Amino acid sequence: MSSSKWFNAVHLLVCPVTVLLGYLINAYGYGTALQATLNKDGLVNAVFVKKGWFWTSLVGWWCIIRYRAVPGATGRGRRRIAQSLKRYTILTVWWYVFTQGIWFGVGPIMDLVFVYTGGHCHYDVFDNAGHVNQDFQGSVTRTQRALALIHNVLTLHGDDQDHHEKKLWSRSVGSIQDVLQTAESANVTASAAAGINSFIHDQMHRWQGPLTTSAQCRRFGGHWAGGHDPSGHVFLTTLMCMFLLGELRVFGRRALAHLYAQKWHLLGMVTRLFDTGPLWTWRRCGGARPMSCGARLWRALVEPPVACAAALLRLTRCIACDHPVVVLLALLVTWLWQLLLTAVASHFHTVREHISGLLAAYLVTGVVYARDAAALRLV
Ligand SMILES: CCCCC/C=C\C/C=C\C/C=C\C/C=C\CCCC(=O)SCCNC(=O)CCNC(=O)[C@H](O)C(C)(C)COP(=O)(O)O
Ligand SMILES: Nc1ncnc2c1ncn2[C@@H]1O[C@H](COP(=O)(O)O)[C@@H](OP(=O)(O)O)[C@H]1O
Repeated sequence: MSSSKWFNAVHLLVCPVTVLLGYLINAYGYGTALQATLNKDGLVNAVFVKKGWFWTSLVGWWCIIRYRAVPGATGRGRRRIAQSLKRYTILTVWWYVFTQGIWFGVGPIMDLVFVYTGGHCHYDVFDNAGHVNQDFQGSVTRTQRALALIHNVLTLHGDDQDHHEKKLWSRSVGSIQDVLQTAESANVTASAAAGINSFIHDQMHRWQGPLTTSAQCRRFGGHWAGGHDPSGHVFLTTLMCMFLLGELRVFGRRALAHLYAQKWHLLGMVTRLFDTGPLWTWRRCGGARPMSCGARLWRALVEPPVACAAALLRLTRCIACDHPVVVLLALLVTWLWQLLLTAVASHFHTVREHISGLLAAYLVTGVVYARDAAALRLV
């Protein structure tokens, strides 16, 4: 099979295979350990994955521009950038309308699907036993944050309650206060729990509404449940991997050839990072003209970290400026790893919701890159 056909196969299959691998890991009982590494509020998820299209745009375009030069064919270089921009614009629009919003006041497609299949922003704060509902926010931190927000809204609108609601209002505020202060279950009876949940739901939708998107619901402490909720993470990581692999097809061969041609230079820069150990330096201070103890300590303890920082800076600059394809490949591996974690985290979504997120990204990117396949094959 030619390298182009191999790359084609990798491009088409890597995301579905990654999701399937996640299911197999779960099926064979290894999912629990992986799920333990998953943190919804962690730095990677909050700063990188959730803002992944920004990072993917930045690194993808830096590579497209850095590797645009085709020796002696500036016209072809410009045509390639124009084709990349066209593909990127289509994928960016699709990313936006599927995850951010279709129009002002109209939610994204993934949320419209959810709402039209019966989904809603719920406030099932207390369960039938009068305890805080474990499924309400999924973690103690998020539950506390949501209850504090609900408490603030109810307190803010305390005077807006009519006589009938006043009693329910004070019971709701009191129950939430109990949980916030003692972080344990409030003394809510089973019969009262449903009434308090319903009151909180009505108040939050009344004062903070409309809560018709997952972002609004999450922002105002609600629980987005009850409909078919396509997985935004599966959609986003698939879209990003397909874009990076698709554009890698344009410049990958040239970029990797350039990287291979400079392999010894890069290897020298990497080994210099470790060539600064204090013992190694101390031994080198011996030599024919031994140095004073102070001078040897300076050479052994101060100079090495400075030399290491300088070597790290040189290596970073060399990769960022001359071999950004290394950063692109690191980003690709990160997104695939996150896609695997999302597939393993079966408690977040059903398989069908993963598949709908995958198909939503896969179909559009598949059409975009299949249309340009002829042009890309000539690369
Ligand atoms: C056309 C320009 C070409 C040249 C570009 C050159 C360099 C690129 C540099 C920067 C990019 C500039 C423009 C590119 C266009 C868009 C950039 C994207 C910006 C962002 O990504 S901001 C992030 C906004 N989103 C968020 O903050 C997170 C919102 N959350 C979600 O989207 C969802 O939670 C989810 C999809 C991550 C997960 O879904 P659910 O968990 O809710 O199911
Ligand atoms: N790889 C991952 N790492 C961390 N959190 C993840 C994740 N994949 C999914 N999640 C979290 O699981 C929930 C469902 O994700 P999705 O619907 O995109 O599949 C989201 O929670 P939040 O939306 O409350 O942050 C998301 O942050």
